[in-house]
Amino acid sequence: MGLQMNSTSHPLHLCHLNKSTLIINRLYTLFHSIAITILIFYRISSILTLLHSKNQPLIPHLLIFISELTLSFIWFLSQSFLWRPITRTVVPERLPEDDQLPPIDVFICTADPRAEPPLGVMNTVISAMALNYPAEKLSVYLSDDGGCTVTLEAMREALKFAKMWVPFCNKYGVKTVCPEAYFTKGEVEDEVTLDSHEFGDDKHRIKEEYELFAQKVTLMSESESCISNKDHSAVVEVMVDKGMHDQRKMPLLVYVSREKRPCHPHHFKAGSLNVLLRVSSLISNSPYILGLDCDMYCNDKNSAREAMCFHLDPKLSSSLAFVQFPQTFHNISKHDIYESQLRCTFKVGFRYFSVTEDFFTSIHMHSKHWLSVYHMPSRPSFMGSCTTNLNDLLIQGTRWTAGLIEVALSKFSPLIYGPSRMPILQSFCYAWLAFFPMTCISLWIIATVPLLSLLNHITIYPKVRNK
Ligand SMILES: O=c1ccn([C@@H]2O[C@H](COP(=O)(O)OP(=O)(O)O[C@H]3O[C@H](CO)[C@@H](O)[C@H](O)[C@H]3O)[C@@H](O)[C@H]2O)c(=O)[nH]1
Ligand SMILES: [Mn+2]
Repeated sequence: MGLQMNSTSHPLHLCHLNKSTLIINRLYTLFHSIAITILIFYRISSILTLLHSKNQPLIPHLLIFISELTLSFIWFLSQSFLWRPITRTVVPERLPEDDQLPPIDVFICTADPRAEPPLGVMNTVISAMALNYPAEKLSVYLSDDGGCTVTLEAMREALKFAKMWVPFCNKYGVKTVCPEAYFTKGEVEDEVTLDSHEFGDDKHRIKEEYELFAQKVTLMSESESCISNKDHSAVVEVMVDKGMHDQRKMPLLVYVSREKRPCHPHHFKAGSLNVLLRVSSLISNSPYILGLDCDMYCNDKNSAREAMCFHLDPKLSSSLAFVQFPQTFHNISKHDIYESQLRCTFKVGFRYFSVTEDFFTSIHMHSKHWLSVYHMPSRPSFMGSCTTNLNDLLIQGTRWTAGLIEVALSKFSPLIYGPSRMPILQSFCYAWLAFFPMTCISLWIIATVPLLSLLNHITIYPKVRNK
């Protein structure tokens, strides 16, 4: 039945072109382009006049003109995101039966137990274990770049708690599978059996268990030994619980801490993802990978199935590299960077060239004609934490800027590398991101030069009554 329903008359996903948004977007592009053209025309003519009259210094005019050109260029690139707006919907009910679904490996990375508290990391691990997917087809790997024994110990505790949590979620159809989020938000929509005594009792019991678990992990995190170790050999622990066979089936849980030596480059997250690729290939070797940061938990237990609606589409499957979900932040809202679900072939690893490994790896896949899908369900699939203090924000900004500029100024620069290898709009999207950090120079000039000019009686902008 599953196979029959996968036919083209019953697709697993639908893609709808939003015509009205398309018209509005393109009209906006047209009007804005006209305004920009007029501005450029004004600048050229005023600079030419200046060259003749020489009654004002040329430098401020040139600086402003170059800044405006740069911003216009980056604005122009950004229009490629608006050019063809579509909405995607999935129909997971049409997926094949559970026994025909392909296995998935979940990769979670953590690096610093001080900056990324083990309790948060464990919540991500537990939420991944509770995904609505056949347990025997789900393996959860944690890469601990902090090489911290507390994280390993916390993971053993997490497994014990997950053995109660996962059956609880399955029994009551809990959607918020991250325990911390479930108990702090206490969403009513999850509580399908709200009036049942059994549910009330179970929820109370599991809440107590969670509090115990959280207390234990927090206590461990406060100990002296909760620090990063940057000089150690590799540790891999496949977590099998003795009582497991008489319990309900649980996803496989694996702890990995790669070897680290001060003199060896470790290539940050890309390095740890590649280690997870190697380790998982010897254990579960699933054809699909769900990549998560440790500060990002699964907010919808159905997300893996939703991604499968694209991966198992017979027309798309052979060329689909990854399904990308927007990352929503639970601590501050409205900001969008992405976490991706990647399907990797043997030839594809995570690329080391730039510290923004996600950006660089996806450029590579797209340039080899792999496709990707951006899926944005109404309920956010994954929730992350964003930086909340200036210091972290500046470090993150510097890292992203350095990573993007590194690509923008290399032979992989999207405008040179892209157009012959991928659709032109796609290379514009990459180019927009790669060149975006350059806006800061232009913005800085536009914020200061006109003020200085005003004080020095230099007219950068025309007066309103000037003809
Ligand atoms: O040596 C390292 C450094 C980082 N990480 C992990 O990588 C993830 C992302 O690092 P973080 O410092 O949180 O960076 P962000 O800027 O928050 O991450 C965004 O930007 C990164 C670089 O583009 C992407 O990899 C992430 O998916 C994206 O969420 C975290 O889980 C870290 O634990 C490692 O595993 N090893
Ligand atoms: Mn992060």
